[in-house]
Amino acid sequence: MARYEQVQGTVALITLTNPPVNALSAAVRLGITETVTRALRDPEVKSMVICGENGVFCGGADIREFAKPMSGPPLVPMIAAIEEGEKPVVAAIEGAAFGGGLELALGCHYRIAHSKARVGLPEVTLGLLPAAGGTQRLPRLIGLAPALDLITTGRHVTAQEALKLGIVDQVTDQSALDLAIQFAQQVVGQPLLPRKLSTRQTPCPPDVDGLLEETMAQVKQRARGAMAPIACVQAVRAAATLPYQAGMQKEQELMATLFHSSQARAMQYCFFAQRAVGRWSLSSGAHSGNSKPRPVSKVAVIGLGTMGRGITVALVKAGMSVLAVETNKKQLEIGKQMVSAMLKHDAQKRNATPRLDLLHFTIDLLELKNTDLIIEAVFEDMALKKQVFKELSSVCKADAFLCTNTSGLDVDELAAVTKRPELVVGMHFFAPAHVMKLLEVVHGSRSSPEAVATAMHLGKRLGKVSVLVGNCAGFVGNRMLKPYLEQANFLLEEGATPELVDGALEEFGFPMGVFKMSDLSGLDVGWRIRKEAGLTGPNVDPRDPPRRRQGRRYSPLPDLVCEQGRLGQKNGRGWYLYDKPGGRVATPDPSIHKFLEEYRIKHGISPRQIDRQEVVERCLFALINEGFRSLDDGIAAGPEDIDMIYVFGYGWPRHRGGPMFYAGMVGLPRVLTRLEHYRQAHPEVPHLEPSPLLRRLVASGSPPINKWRDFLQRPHSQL
Ligand SMILES: CC(C)(COP(=O)(O)OP(=O)(O)OC[C@H]1O[C@@H](n2cnc3c(N)ncnc32)[C@H](O)[C@@H]1OP(=O)(O)O)[C@@H](O)C(=O)NCCC(=O)NCCSC(=O)/C=C/CCCCCCCCCCCCC(=O)O
Repeated sequence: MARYEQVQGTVALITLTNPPVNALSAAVRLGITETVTRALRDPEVKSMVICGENGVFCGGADIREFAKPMSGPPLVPMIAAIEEGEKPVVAAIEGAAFGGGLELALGCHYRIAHSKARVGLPEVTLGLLPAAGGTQRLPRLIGLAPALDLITTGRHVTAQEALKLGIVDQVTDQSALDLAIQFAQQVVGQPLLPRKLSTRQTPCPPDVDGLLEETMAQVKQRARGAMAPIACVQAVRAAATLPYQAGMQKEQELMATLFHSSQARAMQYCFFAQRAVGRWSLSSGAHSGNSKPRPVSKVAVIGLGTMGRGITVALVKAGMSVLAVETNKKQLEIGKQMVSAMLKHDAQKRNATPRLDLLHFTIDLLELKNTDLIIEAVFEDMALKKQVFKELSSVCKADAFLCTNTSGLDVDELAAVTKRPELVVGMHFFAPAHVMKLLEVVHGSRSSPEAVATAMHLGKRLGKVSVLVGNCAGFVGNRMLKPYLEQANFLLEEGATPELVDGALEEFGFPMGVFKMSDLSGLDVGWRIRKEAGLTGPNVDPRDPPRRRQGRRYSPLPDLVCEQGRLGQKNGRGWYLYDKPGGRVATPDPSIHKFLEEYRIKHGISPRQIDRQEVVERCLFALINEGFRSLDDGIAAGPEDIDMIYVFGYGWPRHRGGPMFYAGMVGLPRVLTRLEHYRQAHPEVPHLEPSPLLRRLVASGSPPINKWRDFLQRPHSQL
């Protein structure tokens, strides 16, 4: 798995050959070990170049091997042998040098990169740390502060930034390999010792302890319970405070703890799940491998409200020309100002020029006649959306795709008003649409494979993780959110406060708890949906008692909060108080506590002590239970789809793998037992009734998550 050639007479060229990313599998490590030994022994060879096949240097250690017993030569001594050898070794970095790939390059004496290459140590995103010497060599090469940044965030660095930081010695627009071979010949005879990073001292600022403490505090806050970033700081600290060998020892000790942790398993599961959700399939037999997306060059966005603006910005940032449509000149002007400002702000942050030239604005729907794909992003109202779709169906060219940005409305109902239901799909963007990574692509019952492929491909062009889901109220993400929100409200009725519930969920790892999230989204959004559903407002069945609706327990608390004019962050008052309208700093509000007390008295509820475990179990197990139902109904194709929706769309902590993975980690029998317990305590809450799929899985011995598909009531998803 490593090819050996002798080029230019004296240069040994070692090529890693493990497509697609030349991961350092046991066979590759063996190949490198053997070829380096051969080159060191061959008197004709004066220097070496290491490169990767197919324009990629190396994607790092082979992540698939982490779940198996270790075999083959370990990385640390392999890299040490390269560094310690007395012949100069040059890494020719094309494509990517990530993780163990960059650590291999750091063991080489010189690094030449192609201008389009990227480097980084992303191990932290896999629940690990760079344990092939990366935590010790990188700080010695670029200094303590930049190394802490790169290692604790795992961020990818462009070749240009790598050059500035001193990670690479030269960058070229031509062939990095050719330059490396030339370079390898030139450096023969030059002193090697200064190029051996293990012999250097880490460049540190005067107040090392201060920097390390400050970094640790920031990292702990950002980590939300993840262990790896903290271990990364501890390992890099060793590079600043200990001799190299002692630092290596520390690196290994910290890695040993992380390597077998459930967090590492969860994050590595996420790595593969993220890639797996891109491989969609339909029950018709169409799948991502046999359904081609149609090229899309002209895109239009209808409606420049919050969602439409974000979608427009996302499209322009992806280099696409966008026609943005509003109903009147005033709205159009406001939208234009906002979109331009957002693009300028974004470009400023990236030190780039905003592509305002890609933007076109109109109030004339007839201008859509040449557009390939239209994303409707008007207000979430079925009657309005139907009217827009009817108009689009008549003005757009016959083969244009019509997509609706909706968070839960029936895509089939919309498709039915058009003359081309097969070209209609849902695209559920998440706010802010130019920032959030998730896109739910909704397959209507008549959507063609080409329409699905095109929407999925467009999502990828926008840099989104696109997940194909079936058409039902709320699709996958919002459908599962309903029982979660419901449980949170019930907990308030029973004695909890918003800050108790949010505190438990934040301690679990969510960036914000359910009540802070509701305040952020705007409390009137759910209020309107509940009114439309006849759960509150004039359409409520007058025979329903105050805390029952449509035959089940209902909490009117959120409606009552809205009736008090508390709409969330936007007007500075919601479940919390905010410093100002639009402010983000939430403080507990005594008047909410008083309101809850009065509510309980009014409804004869004796408040009880509620602990954090109950909050987590009631909210999250109810959500997970609905996940099992979505799987069994065929609305979600697999547990990975649900998990990626929650990780990328709802802030589920990545180190817990997503709700379905978490259920497996907790143990399906425990999830079932706790749901049964809560169902018994709250017989009037059907969402707590354990789903038949969960029961079947437990009855079958709780198989691992990759076997759950075999237990679905439908052999193929309904998609
Ligand atoms: C940017 C990429 C490289 C390429 O991106 P792209 O072109 O878009 O392609 P992808 O779709 O992402 O990938 C294509 C397929 O390749 C698969 N892939 C990618 N990378 C890897 C990999 N590193 N390993 C395996 N497979 C990989 C990917 O899944 C795709 O296949 P499929 O479609 O899913 O089938 C991009 O791929 C990328 O970013 N890759 C990952 C980069 C990364 O994170 N690298 C870091 C890896 S971890 C690492 O390097 C760690 C090094 C430290 C040394 C560890 C040594 C182990 C020591 C053990 C010590 C244990 C102590 C125990 C003690 C005791 O037991 O007592």
